[in-house]
Amino acid sequence: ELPAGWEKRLSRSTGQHYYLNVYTKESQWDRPEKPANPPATGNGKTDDPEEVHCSHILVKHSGSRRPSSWREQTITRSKEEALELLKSYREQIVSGEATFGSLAAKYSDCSSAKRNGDLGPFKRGSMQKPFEEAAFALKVGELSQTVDTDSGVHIIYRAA
Ligand SMILES: N=C(N)NCCC[C@H](NC(=O)[C@@H]1CCC/C1=C\[C@H](COP(=O)(O)O)NC(=O)[C@@H](N)Cc1ccccc1)C(N)=O
Repeated sequence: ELPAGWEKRLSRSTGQHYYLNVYTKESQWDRPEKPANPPATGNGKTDDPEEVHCSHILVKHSGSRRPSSWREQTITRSKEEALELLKSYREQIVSGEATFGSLAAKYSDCSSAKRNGDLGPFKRGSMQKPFEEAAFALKVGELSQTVDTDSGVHIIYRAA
């Protein structure tokens, strides 16, 4: 199809078709070409979003850098136990048995639990690397597998 604004017209005097840009009123005989697709971002990767808006559920364990949270003064569960819990939360979310936000509010060992797990929008460079890599790899509306950081183990939902 034609680029935005361009229309094909018939010249009464010559009986030839010409092209009119109804925005700029310019006209030409040759068919206007659609602009080439915008170049991918310089790093050659698919265009990386500037920032992402995610929620997460954090389950801390005895190896967490700060084994304490609003939920539990001293967190002693093992990392294996934390992963089991997260996997069961993930299954409940995927099956529709529970919503991400309701499980985050009840079980997340992060203060974002008070906001149903919502972290707000963030750019690269603010979260721990494993968390950032997982979050920026998600499509909008996607739920991550379990993610390991010094804080504990997480599942991440990308809202935007
Ligand atoms: N919006 C930001 N930029 N806030 C700074 C993030 C700092 C960053 N945090 C992390 O990477 C992990 C992943 C997500 C949460 C998190 C850890 C901890 C819990 O773990 P702990 O530190 O006890 O080990 N929760 C937080 O930080 C909370 N302020 C996140 C938050 C809570 C409410 C509203 C917005 C954000 C880091 N570089 O440590």
